[in-house]
Amino acid sequence: MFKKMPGEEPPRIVSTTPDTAVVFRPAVVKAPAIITFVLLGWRAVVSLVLTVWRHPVAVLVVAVPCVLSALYGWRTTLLLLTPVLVGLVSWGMLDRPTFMRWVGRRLLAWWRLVSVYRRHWQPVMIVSGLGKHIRGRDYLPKLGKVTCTSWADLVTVRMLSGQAVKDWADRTDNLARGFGASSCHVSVVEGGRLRLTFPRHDPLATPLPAVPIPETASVGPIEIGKQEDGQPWLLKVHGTHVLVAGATGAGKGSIIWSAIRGLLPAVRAGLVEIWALDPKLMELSFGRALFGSRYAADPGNCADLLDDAVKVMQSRAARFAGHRRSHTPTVDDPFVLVVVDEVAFLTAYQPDKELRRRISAALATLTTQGRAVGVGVLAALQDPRKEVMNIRNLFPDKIALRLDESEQVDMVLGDGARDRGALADQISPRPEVGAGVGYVRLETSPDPLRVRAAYVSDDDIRDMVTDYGEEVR
Ligand SMILES: Nc1ncnc2c1ncn2[C@@H]1O[C@H](COP(=O)(O)OP(=O)(O)OP(=O)(O)O)[C@@H](O)[C@H]1O
Repeated sequence: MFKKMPGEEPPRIVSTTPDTAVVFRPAVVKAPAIITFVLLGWRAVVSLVLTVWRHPVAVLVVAVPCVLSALYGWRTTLLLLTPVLVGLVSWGMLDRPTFMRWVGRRLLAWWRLVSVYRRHWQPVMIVSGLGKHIRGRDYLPKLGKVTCTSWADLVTVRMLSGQAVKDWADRTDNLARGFGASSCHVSVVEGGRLRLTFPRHDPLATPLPAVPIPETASVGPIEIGKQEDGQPWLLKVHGTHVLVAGATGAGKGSIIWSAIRGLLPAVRAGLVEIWALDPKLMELSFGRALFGSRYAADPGNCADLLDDAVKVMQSRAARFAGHRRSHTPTVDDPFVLVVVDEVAFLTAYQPDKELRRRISAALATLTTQGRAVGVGVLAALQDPRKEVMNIRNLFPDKIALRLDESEQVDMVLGDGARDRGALADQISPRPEVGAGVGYVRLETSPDPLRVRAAYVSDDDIRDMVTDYGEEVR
């Protein structure tokens, strides 16, 4: 066994590592000094070229003053650089976005690389278990490029051979704590390379006012709020079905009302009908006039309304068969959005077995066949367990707002969503910080997206009713 170990056993050495019985001195290969110098020189050149390539602005900022003062002395350097400094400051004040894009964020990226990531890389990798310390040597994943966006650091990493993406996804908490960020999101760039996203601040920390009602009639995608990267969060409702899950007070109402708000011009133009099921008699009743006769709260009426939606769907399917494969909203065939607040009241907590069966069957029919003929469902739910909502997988697009337990995240967003960074169970229960904040997983992407819905207040709903309520029959 000893023959397989490298090096030799030094006599009379006392190890400080508690469980090391035998200490080996590493094998020493004697090589001419010139080879060592060439190797070191080569490494220095490569790292210099990489630094210049990755951080040209930072290199210029450091190198130019040094070279100038070495050549002409510090007084001349100061004289020469003062106009440049004044120019940069004026640029920053007059046009901050372009200054940040071309100079500010590049400098920041270099600074974050040096002061945070490179500095803490080795201890964080070893402590988190992503790097290995084997026979006195550290095997660390390779730290690549660091870039900064307006809200986050994006760090490229080359995994160690034999590592899986899951090894990293399981340690997002260690990585976030290790590099002083509030969270970490892991995504695959290609092959063995990953991108780690560390937010520097949270753009979703404060409530957003209701999005203005669009000027033109459209069936979407509807602007609901903001994404974590500061871009508008657009939600598709036509051609899909959306399930919104969240504990009580998570802000499900703000998604429902933002969606209704964005569709109002299309409702006015006759291109959309909103059918509302409000078994809790709380949320949607507030804007009841917006739904005309297509509003139900009593479970029996809800079942009738759903059956009517199924009839519309089936008659369209019969007409479209052989002619069209997708739906374009028209005044004759408008897009029908069936909005259900707290769907579990109808599918799980409903004591009348026959009603429960009718409602579940109608919802399953709509969610399996409705989207191609222009009938969509937007349903909200508090408890995502299967016994409560057995058709949750029939909704192609899902949104998880604040949830009570970590296991519920994958129930809503699908397997592996929490590992990929959808920490819906860690959203703050304080409404001003966490209400309306959630994670979206779209049919087209496995990576969950962190978002916040704009808050549609009671006054906003009153205004919507005043401006649009008259026109709905
Ligand atoms: N998008 C939001 N931004 C900021 N605050 C919000 C937002 N949405 C809701 N709130 C606040 O959180 C409170 C609860 O919201 P809401 O009633 O929509 O939650 P919910 O998920 O529908 O709860 P429940 O299931 O109990 O009806 C609201 O009264 C409001 O003060």
